[in-house]
Amino acid sequence: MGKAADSRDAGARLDPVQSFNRWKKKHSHKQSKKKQLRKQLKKPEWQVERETISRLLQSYGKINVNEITRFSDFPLSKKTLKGLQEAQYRLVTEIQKQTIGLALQGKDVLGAAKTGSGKTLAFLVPVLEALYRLQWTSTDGLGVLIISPTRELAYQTFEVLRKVGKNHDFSAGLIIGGKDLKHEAERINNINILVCTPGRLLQHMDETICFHATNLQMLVLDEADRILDMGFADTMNAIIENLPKKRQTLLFSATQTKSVKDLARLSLKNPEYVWVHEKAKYSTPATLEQNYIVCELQQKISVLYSFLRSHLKKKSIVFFSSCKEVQYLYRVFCRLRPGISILALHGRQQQMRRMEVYNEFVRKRAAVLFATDIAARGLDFPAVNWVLQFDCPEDANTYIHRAGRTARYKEDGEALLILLPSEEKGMVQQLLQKKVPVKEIKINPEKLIDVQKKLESFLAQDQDLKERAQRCFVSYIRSVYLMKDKEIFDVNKLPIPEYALSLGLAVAPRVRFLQKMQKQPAKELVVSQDNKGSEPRAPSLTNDEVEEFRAYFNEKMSILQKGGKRTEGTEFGLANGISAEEEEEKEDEEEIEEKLRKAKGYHPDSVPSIDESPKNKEAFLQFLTRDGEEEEEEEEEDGLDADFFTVKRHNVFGLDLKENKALQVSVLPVEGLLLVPISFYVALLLLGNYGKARTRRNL
Ligand SMILES: Nc1ncnc2c1ncn2[C@@H]1O[C@H](COP(=O)(O)OP(=O)(O)OP(=O)(O)O)[C@@H](O)[C@H]1O
Repeated sequence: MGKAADSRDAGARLDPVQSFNRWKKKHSHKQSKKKQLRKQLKKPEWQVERETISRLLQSYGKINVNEITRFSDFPLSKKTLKGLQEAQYRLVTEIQKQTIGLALQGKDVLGAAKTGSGKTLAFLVPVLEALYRLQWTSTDGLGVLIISPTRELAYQTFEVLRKVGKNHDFSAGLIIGGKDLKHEAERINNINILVCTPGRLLQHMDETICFHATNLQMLVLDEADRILDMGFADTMNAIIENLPKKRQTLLFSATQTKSVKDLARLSLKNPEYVWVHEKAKYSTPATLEQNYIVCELQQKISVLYSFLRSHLKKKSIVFFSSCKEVQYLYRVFCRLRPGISILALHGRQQQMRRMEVYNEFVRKRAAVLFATDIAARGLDFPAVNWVLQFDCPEDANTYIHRAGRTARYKEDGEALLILLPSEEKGMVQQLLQKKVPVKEIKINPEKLIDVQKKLESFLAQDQDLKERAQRCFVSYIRSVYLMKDKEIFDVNKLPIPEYALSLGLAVAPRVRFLQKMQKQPAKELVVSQDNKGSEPRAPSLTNDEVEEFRAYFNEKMSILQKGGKRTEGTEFGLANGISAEEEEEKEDEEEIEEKLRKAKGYHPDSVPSIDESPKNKEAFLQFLTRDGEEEEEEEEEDGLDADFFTVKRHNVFGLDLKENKALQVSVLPVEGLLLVPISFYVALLLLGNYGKARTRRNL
């Protein structure tokens, strides 16, 4: 009995299941108590965020620029830092280092730095932080407005914003024009950060009843001077009038111009001026090698073709002065089959096409992009090796921006400027003053492939192409004619018939405004010979007259950009079976004629046609009797690229490679709306083409 009781006691004591269950009960009771206690102690998320924000705010005053090398050295939110890290942005660039702190402190900033130096993040980081600090939500409406001069730049900025801001909760939208204003209007009020072009924004301000910017905290003007140069001065004035006075404004550009200063006066309050490369020896990136060649207008197409043939594995951008040049030469070069894919980007393309081209060129490793100046500013195509300026830029600033599409953020790049003999002196002087180190190089005549005959045969078989060639011709001449700087651009010095021939045109098309100009010299010739015996010279427009034209065109552009209708008087061409482009051409010419008539009192009808003048006939005949061997198109090996470099750099063909001495010594100074709550969803609403908004220079 005693034995049995003992063994029962021991069994009860040692039953492992029972004791485990007992322990488990006790343990889970303890755990749930702990959990409850922790829950009670845990602060709500909003409170934690508030404390973080107040810590950040306290740190703003302690920012020491000299101690900053990484983004994480700035007092930034975890969400922004994570976004930057995920996009592989760790070290700051100079402009970021110098401006982000000031912007965080709430100051207005005017920032200028060389192309490709990282200005986009210099304003996007403060943008994200500004809304984060205020714990902005979609119900707060529009908090930040970022205005870019071109649709492509706006789109690109928006993409960077999406990338670095993806951990934040606010919504971002892209408005760059579209037919369906109503569709955009329904969504615009949910946008916290709006990236846009000025014309479309103003249209919403004018027409979208519920759109307002009363809560706006920050305005960013990217490539500010370009916004003004494109004729958006009135639009900008109107936009700024619609914005609250109490706001922070950031203004960025790669060049400091009068336009930037004007805009700064208009929109900034006691700004901090940050010009990081002010004391730099050169105003262009150190990794950018820059050369120019001088060649006759009629040689330029062959020079370009020869260049492309010897750079088949490179990524290049070629800048032209007008859409119609791009349109024609793009087609012609595709037919010439240089052995590299060619793309075209200009303002007359449908917005969808513009986007496609943009993305295609971003993706390609070797390709050539024919573009107008819509691609000159801000666009960040990766790994561009060459920038060619087929037509002389209107000024040194435009040169800097165009050339800046290569050699971006520590990469190497090369820029080649093609100048006419009449443009060389003035342009090189301007570049010198702007601290741009360009060297003259010569074309290797043995490498020049003459394509004129091929162009002639293309045009003989294709009426549409011929008409494009004619439009290209007129458009180029008009672009020279409208250039402000008459020291560089003199339409009278252009070899008109030779130029027409080089485009494949047997006869130079009639350029009415030119004919009218040419009538004047005849008059002046008599007067001047009688009076002074000085050299006869065709009159060029005075600066005031050119300004008058510009103002007139800007006004017109501004109406178009706001979605204004054409006046009845311009519609006649369509009724006569003239294509829209021809009609525009005619329209432009008529505007110029009208202005000329007013300015100079010309009588257009009595002027002889250019191609009838004896001088032109002679030139035409001379040109035809020249040896014009047509090069056979061969598939060349890529080694040609190196060959071209050798020619250029080592002067192995006994040609001049003279560095501009003066320069060396100089110390002179989608369509549509994209709505993105950054962290959650992407709704891409690509709409149709927004009107015929063009820039004054037919970009
Ligand atoms: N901190 C950084 N670290 C690494 N890459 C950077 C950094 N900042 C910018 N970049 C890269 O440098 C390139 C140029 O930047 P961005 O386009 O902002 O230059 P930008 O100064 O605005 O040029 P532009 O004057 O031509 O508009 C981009 O490819 C960008 O991703």
